[in-house]
Amino acid sequence: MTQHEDIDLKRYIRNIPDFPKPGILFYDISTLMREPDAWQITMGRLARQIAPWEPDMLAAVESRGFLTAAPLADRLGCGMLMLRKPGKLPGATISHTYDLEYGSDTLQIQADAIKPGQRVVVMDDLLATGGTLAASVTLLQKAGANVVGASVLVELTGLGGRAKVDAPVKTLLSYDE
Ligand SMILES: O=P(O)(O)OC[C@H]1O[C@H](OP(=O)(O)OP(=O)(O)O)[C@H](O)[C@@H]1O
Ligand SMILES: Nc1ncnc2[nH]cnc12
Repeated sequence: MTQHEDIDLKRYIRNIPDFPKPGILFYDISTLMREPDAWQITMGRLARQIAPWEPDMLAAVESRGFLTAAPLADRLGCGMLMLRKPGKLPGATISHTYDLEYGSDTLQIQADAIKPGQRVVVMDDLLATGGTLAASVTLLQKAGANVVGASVLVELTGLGGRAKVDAPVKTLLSYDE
């Protein structure tokens, strides 16, 4: 459907200045998710972006990474796992602490989440400083994954975050302002 293929998804992403801290321009995907056609097109584009990596598993970064990874695992017929903030995952976990554009945080994975050598694609909504994706890749590698790629909806290219990520990064929407 040509009309769908041409749609500019940036029109659906709202910018909110000074959230959650002064000086941060927040890229809000809530307004994209509210539009069923635009959200479906987004999922289709993400599926085409990820499929060539032939993942066994998608690794979803809490919390907004969950929003795209769950429907994509269903579409691609692969498994998914969660990279969560501390204290949320039961059983043995592995942790990694990292810097954010606005603070710092820790992510955990279940120690038995990955079978050795499984092909894993990390998914998040947005790449800013790259701290989160870099930490995610490190965690997954520690857990035995072959991290074949990282997929985000939005990349803030001016922050140079992709250089920190030890995996190929694919993005649907880039912003350089
Ligand atoms: O590239 P970085 O500078 O690391 O920033 C990107 C991360 O920041 C946001 O998550 P946030 O920690 O705000 O958590 P949330 O998804 O639970 O809102 C976003 O969803 C990414 O995970
Ligand atoms: N500017 C931003 N907008 C939305 N999510 C973010 N996560 C980190 N930086 C962000």
